[in-house]
Formats: sequence, structure tokens, C-alpha cells
Amino acid sequence: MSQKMQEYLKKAEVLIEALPYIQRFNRKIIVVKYGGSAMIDETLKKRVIEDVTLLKLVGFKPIIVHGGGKEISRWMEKTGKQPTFVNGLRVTDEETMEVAEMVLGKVNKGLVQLVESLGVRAIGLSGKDGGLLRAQKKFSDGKDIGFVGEVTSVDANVLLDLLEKDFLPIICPIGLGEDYQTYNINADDAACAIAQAVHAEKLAFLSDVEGICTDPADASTLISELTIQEGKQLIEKGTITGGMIPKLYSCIEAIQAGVSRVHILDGRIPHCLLLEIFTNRGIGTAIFEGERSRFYYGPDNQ
Ligand SMILES: Nc1ncnc2c1ncn2[C@@H]1O[C@H](COP(=O)(O)OP(=O)(O)O)[C@@H](O)[C@H]1O
Ligand SMILES: CC(=O)N[C@@H](CCC(=O)OP(=O)(O)O)C(=O)O
Repeated sequence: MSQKMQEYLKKAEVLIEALPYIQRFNRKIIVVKYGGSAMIDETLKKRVIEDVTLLKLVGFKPIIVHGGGKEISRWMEKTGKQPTFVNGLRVTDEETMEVAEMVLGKVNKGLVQLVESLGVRAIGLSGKDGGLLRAQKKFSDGKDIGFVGEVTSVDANVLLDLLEKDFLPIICPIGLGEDYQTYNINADDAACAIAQAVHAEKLAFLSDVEGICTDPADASTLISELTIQEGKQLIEKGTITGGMIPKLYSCIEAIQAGVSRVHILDGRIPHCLLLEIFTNRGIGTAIFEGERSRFYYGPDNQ
């Protein structure tokens, strides 16, 4: 057989390998939290959006919840303001709230534009639209961190209606309080609340690290499977710091609320989403309720 023919065959094999996964997730909702440096690099951004678009085209029902923390910090610095974080949450005064809302709105429409350019209908919403995300003031260890919100309710029907009409919803993490105050919600928290409300089959966090590591500076310490209990211990021990704290808490909360597959993936790896979903090679960190099992990745093993 010629080399060219062998290459074609390999491509066909890849598609066949994906078949059980396509069947497994057909018509199922997958929430993709998209943040970190995979948002800054234009090539990576395009690849992530291509992946999500492909998921949509093969029959999955993806919802994108995006962040933009790095971009918000960049704009704050441009306006002479120093970003401050407490336990991974941005201290948000009135001026910061204004910058965050503007930046997230711009990021949102940029993503809509990209999805539309790939031939899929996208609708970009802030949590303010249609009462999608209602929030209340959040404190961090009793500390007042300004207009940071925690989600109190999600109107799942807004998203389910859009999915039913075959749109790809793209959500930015801004919410409205009972008093109609605008709140800045950590995008991980927003993705977690949304995944629970729509009974997602899967929640994938795309970040800018390999996954959860015992030493974040050393990729070889990646933990590929983590139970909730182990995750809590890592937070207590101080192994998890900064933005990984709300992310891991969101993972734990989502699992406890019934989202069966929760992953932290390295958004810097081209097509990490496709690799995770369509092959049996687990990448990043998978978080579990209890017993760990490599079978987790197999579509035949529920
Ligand atoms: N144990 C850990 N393993 C991996 N990353 C960690 C860990 N502890 C802290 N981090 C930090 O968490 C960051 C990811 O959180 P964050 O910056 O909020 O991501 P995103 O912007 O994608 O939501 C990583 O870049 C890393 O610096
Ligand atoms: C309260 C809070 O921290 N809000 C976040 C919202 C954006 C976000 O979460 O972006 P990433 O996912 O890219 O980090 C912030 O202001 O940075």
C-alpha cells in the first residue's frame, strides 16, 4: 500500500475511533468554560472555537461560558489601575466593574463573530440578558471585595430555548442582583452554575496550565485523576492557589450537583477538547466523585 493510502487510512481510523463518542454525546449538553491565555493567542482561540463548532455540527449541544480576566487586567492597567485579587477573585470597585463589563462584552461579540464565520449560528449573552444569571454580593473569607457576585439562580430556559433553535450560546459572566446592581462573577463559578442548571453531561474548563499539578511550575507533576476528597485536601495543604481555587471548587460543586464529567484541560494544546472527547487518551485533570477509574474515558463504561 502506498504511503499516501496509509495516511488516508489513518484519517479514516481517527473518524471511526470517534464514532462511539459521537453516539455517546449526541444531543447532550457540554458546557465549555473558556479562559486563560488560550483566549489571548489568536491562533489558539481560532482552534478552540473550531473545536466547539465541530462539536455542534456533529450533534452535541455546546454552550460556551467565557472569561477574559487577563484582558480585563490589561485594560485596568491601561487606565492606571492596579488589579487586585483575593483567593482568585478580582476586587471589583465601581470603576473596575465598568471596565470588566465593557471588556467582557467585547470578548463576547468577538467569539460570536468567530463562530458565525465558521457557519454556525451563535448568540452572545451577558448574564443580564433574559434574567439568565441572578447574583448576590459575594464575600471572600468574610472580606468585602466589592461588586463580586455569586450566582443565586440561572434561567435555564433561556439557554434550552436557544439550543432547541440550534444556536450556540456564548455567555459572559456578568449578573444582576435583586436590586438590579451589576455583579462581576468569576467565569468558573458562572460555568459551574450554568452546567448544573441545564443538566450538562460534561463541563470542561480550558485554562492555561496542563491541569492540576502538585507543583504548578513542573508539568510532569500533573494529576490526571483527582477525587473530590483529594481536591479538598490539596486546597487545605495550599497546593492549589490563585485562580485554581475557584476553579476546583466549581468542579467539586458541579460533580456534587450531578454533572458526571468534569475536566480541567490545557487550552494551549491545539484541539485539546477534541482529544479529550473523541479519543480514549485522557488529557488534563479529570475530577471524580469517589473511586477513580481509567474506564471513565470509555463510552461503554458509564
Ligand atoms: N496546583 C496547581 N496546579 C495548576 N495550576 C495552579 C495550581 N495552583 C495554582 N495554579 C494557577 O492557577 C492558574 C489557573 O487559574 P486562572 O488563572 O484563574 O485560569 P483561567 O484564567 O483559565 O480561569 C494557573 O495558571 C496556575 O498559575
Ligand atoms: C470576580 C472575578 O474574578 N471575575 C472575573 C471574571 C472574568 C474571568 O473569570 O476570567 P478568566 O476565566 O479568564 O479568569 C475577573 O474579573 O477577572
